[in-house]
Amino acid sequence: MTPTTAPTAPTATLSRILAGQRKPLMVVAADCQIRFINDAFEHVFGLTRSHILGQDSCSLDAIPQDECRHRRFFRDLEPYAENHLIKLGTGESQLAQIFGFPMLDEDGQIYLGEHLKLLGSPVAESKILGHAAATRALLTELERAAQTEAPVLLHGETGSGKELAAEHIHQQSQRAAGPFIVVDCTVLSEDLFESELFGHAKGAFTGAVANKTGMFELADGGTLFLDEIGELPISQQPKLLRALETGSFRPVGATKNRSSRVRVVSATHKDLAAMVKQGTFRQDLFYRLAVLPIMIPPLRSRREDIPELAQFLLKELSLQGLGQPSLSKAAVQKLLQYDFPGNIRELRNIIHLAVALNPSGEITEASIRLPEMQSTDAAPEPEPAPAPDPDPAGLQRSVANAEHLSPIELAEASYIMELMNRYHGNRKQVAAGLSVSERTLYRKLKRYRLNVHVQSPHPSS
Ligand SMILES: Nc1ncnc2c1ncn2[C@@H]1O[C@H](COP(=O)(O)OP(=O)(O)OP(=O)(O)O)[C@@H](O)[C@H]1O
Repeated sequence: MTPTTAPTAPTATLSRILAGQRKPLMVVAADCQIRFINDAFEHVFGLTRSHILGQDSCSLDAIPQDECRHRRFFRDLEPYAENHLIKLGTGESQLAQIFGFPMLDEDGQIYLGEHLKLLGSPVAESKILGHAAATRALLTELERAAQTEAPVLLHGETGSGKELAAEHIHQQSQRAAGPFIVVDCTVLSEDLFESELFGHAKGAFTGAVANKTGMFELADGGTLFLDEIGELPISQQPKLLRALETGSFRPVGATKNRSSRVRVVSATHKDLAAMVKQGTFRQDLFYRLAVLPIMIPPLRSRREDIPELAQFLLKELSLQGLGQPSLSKAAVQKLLQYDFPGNIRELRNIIHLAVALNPSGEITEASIRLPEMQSTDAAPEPEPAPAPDPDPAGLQRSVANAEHLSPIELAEASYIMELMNRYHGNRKQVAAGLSVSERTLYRKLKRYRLNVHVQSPHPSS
């Protein structure tokens, strides 16, 4: 082990003592530059001395703080014990328990010593792609929200990335090592609400053959994501409010209350404030959920992201073994001119359809099928390929309520049918092909009333 030879590093004797320590250790000088790390630090964090010595120590934090703890330390000289997400050499981040303490070297120079212990598991880099101004502003808002424990209400159009944003808040928060539990309020009927959210005791009702832990409890120490909160029946809203206010709840049929320390993030595409005025959403619950409201911008207001997102989606498909598709310039231009009312999910569906129409080689403008193109004769015929059933009558037969669907919904329903045929109705594979959870697939099949038999998955799956 060779201690650093940087001019302002701790003296050689001190460095030798520190090098022998078995716990990961970092030494920071008063200018907040990293002056020393030991072997254990290199090994555990996957960061080499040549890479980080001399760097700003605050840059190791995955979530930039308003005032980095190192600067605060050199102001107050107070030891500390805190948890922070630290960037690893792999590009991932991981929660670390950090003890900071003052150190004095033989020359009377003050340093900050930090012992670090990794907690939980590594967190992947953000999956939120895009560099448009609106996307960057959104990321800043999400990261600010991640630094607090306040309830967040995400508002945005369908398919704009609300669930991804909720996951991002969780992953960047101090709760990253805890669970992220999704509650889909569209499937929580009045009957199901209490037992799904709060659990039930064995024998509480017919069919309650065993004790069941509710999602509120499953999310203990982590984040509870209430998706489509605007769909929650008003009769159930006081029960949710009570649990949020007190952190305690009683499983159906149980005799004792239980408690859970959850952080709540909810999402809706509806105007909840208007619902409060109409009396269909409780005002007290609204204020409890919307402490930090965040608007997810629609894709049309961050068009610069479209090429990057499209490339990412193509790469995903090639990783699934669907050839090495690429996009022609004209195809990208066509995407850039479209408004995407179904947002990123619609972009995904359009790209999937284009790849299905042209499984190998370059995707041309003609393979990019936009809803308005489908209703005109202007679009050139796509290349012959193993295409989905283009017969509208066939689709009408499969989709029970086709006449009530918008062109976008019809395109999505058509694509789901194509996947159903391709994977012989295997729900898991269809959901993977559509890049949605089985729960979301189930919701879509119900919404489009597709004539295929599916079992309801567990709402949190
Ligand atoms: N910025 C982004 N970068 C990469 N992928 C994204 C981004 N935003 C959304 N997606 C992808 O788009 C799809 C839709 O996102 P998501 O399910 O989070 O939207 P949503 O707003 O929750 O939808 P809904 O309103 O239907 O519940 C997902 O496959 C998601 O991974």
